[in-house]
Amino acid sequence: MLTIALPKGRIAKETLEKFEAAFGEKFIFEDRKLILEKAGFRFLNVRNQDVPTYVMHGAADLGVVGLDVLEEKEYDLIKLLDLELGRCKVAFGLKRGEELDFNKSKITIATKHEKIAKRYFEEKAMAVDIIKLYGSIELAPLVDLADCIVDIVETGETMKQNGLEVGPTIMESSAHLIVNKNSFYAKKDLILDLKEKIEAQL
Ligand SMILES: Nc1ncnc2c1ncn2[C@@H]1O[C@H](COP(=O)(O)OP(=O)(O)OP(=O)(O)O)[C@@H](O)[C@H]1O
Ligand SMILES: O=P(O)(O)OC[C@H]1O[C@H](OP(=O)(O)OP(=O)(O)O)[C@H](O)[C@@H]1O
Repeated sequence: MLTIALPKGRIAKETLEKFEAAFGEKFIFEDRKLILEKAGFRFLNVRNQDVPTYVMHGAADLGVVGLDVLEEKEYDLIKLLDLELGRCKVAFGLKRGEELDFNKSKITIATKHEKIAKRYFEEKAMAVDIIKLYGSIELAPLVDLADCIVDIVETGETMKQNGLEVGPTIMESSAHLIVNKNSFYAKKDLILDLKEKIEAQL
């Protein structure tokens, strides 16, 4: 049996479609149930940000999560396979017509991706104030909560509709299948078989 933590929403749905194609079974969470057990798999329905936590503690053998979230958590987990889903980038959002002013004494940045933003500026030896938000990040510069933002960009439409321009990219992200190290050694054959079957669906 393999336990797999899936992030609620679109990525979980698309991942389960790949499992259906790979194993010829229908995988659907019933109503409000958070566990789906079928055909040797136990899927857990968890919050996106919590996926690496379940895998790190061994409550799930595997998980599906965006690289951006994994970078934020800084856990020592195995990245088994790029599922090529949820492709996006983590980039700056700047007020239209403004540029990142690296000479300013201190920039204030609003973001959900606190550590990624912090590392970016540490590498440039720049002092920044980071304001952690949990959503609607694009709002922050519009009401002067921050000078700019660091956020997920897919089409760029959210920034555009909120008077922001997409600035420099910090990293590219897509959903990856991640594995707990102990599980990998204890269930290596099962996990490698799963990897091969899912890879065939990409
Ligand atoms: N517009 C998008 N296009 C593609 N991928 C995205 C997009 N928005 C988010 N993602 C990817 O999906 C992941 C989950 O995004 P989402 O915004 O649903 O998470 P969240 O609000 O942080 O989750 P939760 O509130 O459950 O913790 C992101 O970390 C990113 O990897
Ligand atoms: O470039 P786009 O195609 O417009 O997509 C990017 C938007 O998608 C995500 O938001 P989400 O819908 O998850 O909302 P939240 O971050 O406010 O929770 C992200 O935080 C951006 O706001």
